[in-house]
Amino acid sequence: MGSLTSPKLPVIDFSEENLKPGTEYWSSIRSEAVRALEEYGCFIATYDNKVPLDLHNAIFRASKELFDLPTETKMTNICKTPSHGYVGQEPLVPLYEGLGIENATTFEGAQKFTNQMWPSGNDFFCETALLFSRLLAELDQMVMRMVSESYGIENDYENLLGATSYLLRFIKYQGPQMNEKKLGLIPHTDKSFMSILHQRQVKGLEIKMKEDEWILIDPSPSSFIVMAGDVCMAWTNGRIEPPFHRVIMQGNEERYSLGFFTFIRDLIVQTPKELVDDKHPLQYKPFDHYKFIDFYYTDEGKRSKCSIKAYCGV
Ligand SMILES: O=C(O)CCC(=O)C(=O)O
Ligand SMILES: [Fe+2]
Repeated sequence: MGSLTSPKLPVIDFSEENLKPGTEYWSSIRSEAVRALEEYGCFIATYDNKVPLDLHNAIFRASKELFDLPTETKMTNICKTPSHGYVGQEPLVPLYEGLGIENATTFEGAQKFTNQMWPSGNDFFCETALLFSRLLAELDQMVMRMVSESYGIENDYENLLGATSYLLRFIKYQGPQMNEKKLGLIPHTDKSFMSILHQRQVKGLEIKMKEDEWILIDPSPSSFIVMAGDVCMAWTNGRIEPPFHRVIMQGNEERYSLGFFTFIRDLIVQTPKELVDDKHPLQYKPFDHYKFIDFYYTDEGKRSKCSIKAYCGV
């Protein structure tokens, strides 16, 4: 297993109170973050001053309360977009179970989901999910502001930001109950614009490096994995590529994780003209993010090696 220990992903500190646009400190973190995204498609952000240990514990307590509900209740989490609502007992990934809160940074979004799961209410769940989502949205926006500044496409990003919707997914994997390793989630790149992953105690998440090496990401309450999705690759004209990642389960212990995803709604995603020139010809035609997700879940989309290229590659 030695090959799983190195290389390591960059760890970048987003927890400082004085991380403010326009400061020298901001510029130095910006170079680290953009370099990491260009090299690995992801990095580990420490963010424990915004999400302290109590909130880490609370969000996973909320997650356990959610998964402890009867399956029939969880199955009422239905979304128009494939895989944004309840997913469970899938033959391809039998250990995986997940639920999603759409518009998770709005009170309406958090409350609608909470009332569906707990008709008599669950203020603890609703407040925790909302607070957690809003803090992760801040982290996402800092990172994307850095990317857009570094490429000189701030105005373009402002437009996308206005059209961003946030999905918070609660994820649980059963232990395979044996020592043999079992796939918890198949290798994939995210169909999101950006993703932030968070895990608790039990290992399992692995990210593929350019050298085809899988590295295991240690869980830590202060660590958040910031990861580009397919749509970020199209937007940046291929400068930032989404990394393949997977979950491998072993033993009896169940694993809880969280995924916070951004999607662009009701706005055509288009590569900014600043990122297109003779050396960097346009790689992706303008497209609708949610139509791309629908395409991904068709037979053709599932079969293609790179679904975003198959969908809107030039
Ligand atoms: O459970 C994890 O750590 C990864 C989840 C993931 O990759 C996803 O939901 O897209
Ligand atoms: Fe993923």
